[in-house]
Amino acid sequence: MDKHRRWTYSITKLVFWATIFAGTLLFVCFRSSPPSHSATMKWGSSNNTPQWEKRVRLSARSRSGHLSVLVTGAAGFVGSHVSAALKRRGDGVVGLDNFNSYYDPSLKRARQKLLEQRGVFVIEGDINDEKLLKKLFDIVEFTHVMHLAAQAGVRYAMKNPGSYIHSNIAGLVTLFEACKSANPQPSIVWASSSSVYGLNSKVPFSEKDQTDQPASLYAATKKAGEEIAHTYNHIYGLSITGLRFFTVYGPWGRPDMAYFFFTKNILKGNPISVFKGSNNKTVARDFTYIDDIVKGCLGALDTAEKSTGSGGKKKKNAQLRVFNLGNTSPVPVTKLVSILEKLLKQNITKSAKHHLDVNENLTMAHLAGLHKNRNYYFSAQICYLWSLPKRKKQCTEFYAFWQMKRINY
Ligand SMILES: O=C(O)[C@H]1O[C@H](OP(=O)(O)OP(=O)(O)OC[C@H]2O[C@@H](n3ccc(=O)[nH]c3=O)[C@H](O)[C@@H]2O)[C@H](O)[C@@H](O)[C@@H]1O
Repeated sequence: MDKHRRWTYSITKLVFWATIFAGTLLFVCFRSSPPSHSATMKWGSSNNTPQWEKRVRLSARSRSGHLSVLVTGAAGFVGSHVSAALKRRGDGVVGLDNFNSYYDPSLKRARQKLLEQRGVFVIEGDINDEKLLKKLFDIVEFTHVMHLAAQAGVRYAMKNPGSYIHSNIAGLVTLFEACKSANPQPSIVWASSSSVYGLNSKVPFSEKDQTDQPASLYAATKKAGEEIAHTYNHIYGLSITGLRFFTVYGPWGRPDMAYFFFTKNILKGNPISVFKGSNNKTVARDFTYIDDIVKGCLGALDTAEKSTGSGGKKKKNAQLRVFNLGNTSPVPVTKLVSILEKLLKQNITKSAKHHLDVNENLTMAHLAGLHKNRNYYFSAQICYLWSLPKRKKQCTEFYAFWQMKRINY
């Protein structure tokens, strides 16, 4: 009897500790798994249906002689403008976006809604999802890929370095792999960045300049992307064009960019800080209006030669290009601030002025008018509306109105 009781006791103890161990293991696994994009899961489970495929095909359908383009990052700032422009001129467009929460995803959803009204299907999925990419290339013979999905932002790289590796390096490689294996191979145009010029001091920046001094991890991942592009072009014959964007601004812009949060802070009476560069000079940027970027993207797609590979080998050398998409006259950030001050003057409060960390001696007169001032005004309006949650609906309508009226590439 005693023996039996001891045996039962041992089994119970074993079961107890095994349960504790399994529970702990599950808990640890659950806690330490990398944040997954719900988007990717969604595609795999319920959206991969005949209806889904039909939507993809319909969205990719182009007028005869036009392009069929997969746009990654389609719910992003540049991606949504480019997708709309392509669709408008008769190209087939399928969008892909992971709707991550780097900034308010409802802004991305609002862009998606507008695109869907124009017949562009934006799939919720990640560029690291090999299966999804393969599926898309199986369903559609894309002539081109406009690759705009990326982890953007220069300063956020210090907070979340892994996200830059995930999107700008791993994601780029996964996409290139899918393109190289596709039959026929598409031509690729993708977003690099002016940040690759890093610590270079010679201006204006030229594509011929050496770019080996990145000043941020973001810049380093974009530079790495350019080298990776070279490799895929060299080995597999992919036709690849890299576009170095210079601080793009405009309606539907990214809230993490300076013109957005400067406006928000000025309106709220909060302080803003303007960074200083070398020699204690205010930093300057080639602010580039979104319409010009869209023209550059479309021009790059239209002039891209075909890829030359198939079955993992190239038949002959393929095109490899890099272009700056910017201006040659950097604008000091203090000038941006003065324009915002001027445009927002009815809203600006004394305290905000006191807090402004800009050079007080700056003569406003010679700073008059950034290229296309009016658009800063719109951006300021958008920012203001967006900053008030209860007015989000109105904000979306404002966006929609703006989009309908203004964009005509
Ligand atoms: O085109 C590019 O290469 C890059 O442009 C922007 O990066 P950035 O130029 O730093 O844009 P903003 O964050 O809007 O900053 C604009 C300027 O304001 C300055 N700034 C920013 C924030 C701040 O608090 N104070 C300040 O002076 C920045 O140093 C920069 O000179 C984008 O965020 C990048 O994703 C993009 O690749």
